[in-house]
Amino acid sequence: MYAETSLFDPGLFDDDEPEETGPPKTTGAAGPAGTDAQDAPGTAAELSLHGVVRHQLARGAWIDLLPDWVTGGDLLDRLLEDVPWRAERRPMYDRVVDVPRLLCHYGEGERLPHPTLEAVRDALNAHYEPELGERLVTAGLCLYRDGADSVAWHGDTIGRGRSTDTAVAILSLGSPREFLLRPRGGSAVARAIAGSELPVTRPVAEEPRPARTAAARPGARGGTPGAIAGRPRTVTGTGTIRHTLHHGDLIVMGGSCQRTWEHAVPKTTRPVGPRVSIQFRTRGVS
Ligand SMILES: O=C(O)CCC(=O)C(=O)O
Ligand SMILES: [Fe+2]
Repeated sequence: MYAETSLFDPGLFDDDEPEETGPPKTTGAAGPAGTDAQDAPGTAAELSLHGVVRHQLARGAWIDLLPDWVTGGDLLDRLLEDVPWRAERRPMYDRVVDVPRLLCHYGEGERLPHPTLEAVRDALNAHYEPELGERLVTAGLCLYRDGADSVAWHGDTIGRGRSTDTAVAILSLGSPREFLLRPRGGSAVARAIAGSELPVTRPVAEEPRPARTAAARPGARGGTPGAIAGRPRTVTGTGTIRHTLHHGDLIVMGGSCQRTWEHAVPKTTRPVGPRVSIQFRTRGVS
């Protein structure tokens, strides 16, 4: 568990709204972080979700966390090479801006770009279908080329996600990036309810780490496992949860999370290599 005092380090709670702007870029030159010599899991049976930990949030939302779930093999390199990444532009106010990340979407029934991702989806369904009553069927892939790529505060509310509880499961590969969650209504609301309605009923703490060390996983992290520069893996305190997603980590947002909370991946000035996020969603949600 992290020390309570660390929750109130003001430096950790800037209202850094990730911006949906940024110059067009090509795939980052920095080498991918987080590959090692083990084989990538090939079947769902090899991907146990034993050890996933649920954290109840306010307003009927929850997140499940499982660090180091899918770490082996050359999955990240293959995705960087093989996925037909697309740049998108999107209207914002009176302008059309570049979406600051590259994207590729796989609809229901479409073959995913790597067999491990099919195994991941099947393992997620084996675990979550009984609870959700439906399957995760689509996969959205995002490539954050460097720290200037980001996703702004949002919920996945396009389609059914606006009115219905759903789950979005995200596998994070490559460089560590912060994943932020806050109650919908903005940081002022988040601050107002922090400590009363409670952003988390049980503080999300640093997850127990498996015995492997950073040294055993070249390039994966370095430094303290589960932390960036001594920072705890997850901090909360003013209503915004800041959770660092590392190579191979799983986060699942469930319950009302898409409707009552927002999430974001902010830009960072730290030098970071590419990160690929794979989001598995149920039918009719994006
Ligand atoms: O990068 C991530 O993990 C989050 C992406 C996301 O929230 C989205 O595409 O809806
Ligand atoms: Fe999202």
